[in-house]
Amino acid sequence: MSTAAPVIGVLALQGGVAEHLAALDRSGAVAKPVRRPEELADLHGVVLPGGESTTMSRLLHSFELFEPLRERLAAGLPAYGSCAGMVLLADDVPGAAEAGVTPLGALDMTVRRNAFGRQVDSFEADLDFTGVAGPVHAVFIRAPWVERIGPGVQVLAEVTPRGSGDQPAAGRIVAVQQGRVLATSFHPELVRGDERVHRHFVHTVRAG
Ligand SMILES: NC(=O)CC[C@H](N)C(=O)O
Repeated sequence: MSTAAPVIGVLALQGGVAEHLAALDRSGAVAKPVRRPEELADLHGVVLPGGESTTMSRLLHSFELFEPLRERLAAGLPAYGSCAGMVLLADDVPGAAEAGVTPLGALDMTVRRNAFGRQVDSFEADLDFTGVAGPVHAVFIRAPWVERIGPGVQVLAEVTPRGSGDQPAAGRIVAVQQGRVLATSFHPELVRGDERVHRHFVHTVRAG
């Protein structure tokens, strides 16, 4: 790609849109909200924010964005999904049909929604993250985890066990990458002043 800043869209139907736009802006990308199919045309990459995957699925269909986005992803558009965005990028989500979630199938993985359950509904943890130097502070909010990955998928981060005792979250896969598609269970866009995960994605987009 050229040395010009890549144009990265943020799906702007629901959820943490402003936070992703700001983080991308600080990471050397030209960030723009996407609400209409024609706004997909000039993108070098796309971000699917956190929020509620059921609502986002419904809006993707009513804004007639689902099929054009699915096609762009199938044709190799680099993508990053956080939390609900991770759910939407998966190709297998148990209970999806009953919940009204239609995954886009851009990543060969099974993702379980709201996986951490009531005990650890929302929590924060420091993680080792492949490709990022130093621990990443991760904020989980009714987060999914990755239950199965296909052969082409790399694990970037798991929840690190702490001390002893029962830790339902420990060892769970919470960040993955397949080619130029990235997904995290957590929300780097909520940690102000730390754009390392977004920079990793922008770097991945530029590497194409
Ligand atoms: N913070 C989030 O994005 C929550 C995701 C939500 N539980 C879902 O499945 O869509």
